[in-house]
Amino acid sequence: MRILLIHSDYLEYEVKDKALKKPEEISENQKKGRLDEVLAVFMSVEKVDEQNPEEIVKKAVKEIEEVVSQVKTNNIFVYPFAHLSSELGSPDVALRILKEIENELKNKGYNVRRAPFGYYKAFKLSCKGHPLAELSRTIVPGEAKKE
Ligand SMILES: NCC(=O)N[C@H]1[C@@H](O)[C@H](n2cnc3c(N)ncnc32)O[C@@H]1CO
Repeated sequence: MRILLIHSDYLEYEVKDKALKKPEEISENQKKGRLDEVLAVFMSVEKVDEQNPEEIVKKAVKEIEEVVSQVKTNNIFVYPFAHLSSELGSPDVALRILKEIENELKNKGYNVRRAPFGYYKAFKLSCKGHPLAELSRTIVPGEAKKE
């Protein structure tokens, strides 16, 4: 999994069009979303993650929590983003992993939104620009080696 973390004044998105034949079903009020004072977490789930999705969820949550504590926010935007890797995992597994990350973070008390999966979306982001405002992480299952 490739992760890009941007500490932002706000992130807002608007769903524009389907990017998959069967995107995630969403309600009317999920077509637009915004969070202020947020850690935006763009995530590309990779093929190698399918070897141990549970471990990837745990590692991703740990990485996100570490950055959240450093930038001192409680708001997290989980954002599916298929542009951080050339070895993407299947949409079904990716959605499951992202939903589990969202749920684990919610269970830990964070204020979490997740952008809809399988769509083209317009988005606006206001990066804060401090030294820890732009970070990236790569995580893989324990034994797996990335080529
Ligand atoms: N910017 C718009 C967009 O990325 N749209 C993506 C994601 O919402 C989602 N998606 C599909 N596969 C993946 C994956 N492996 N990891 C993350 N998201 C995925 O499906 C869309 C088309 O690839």
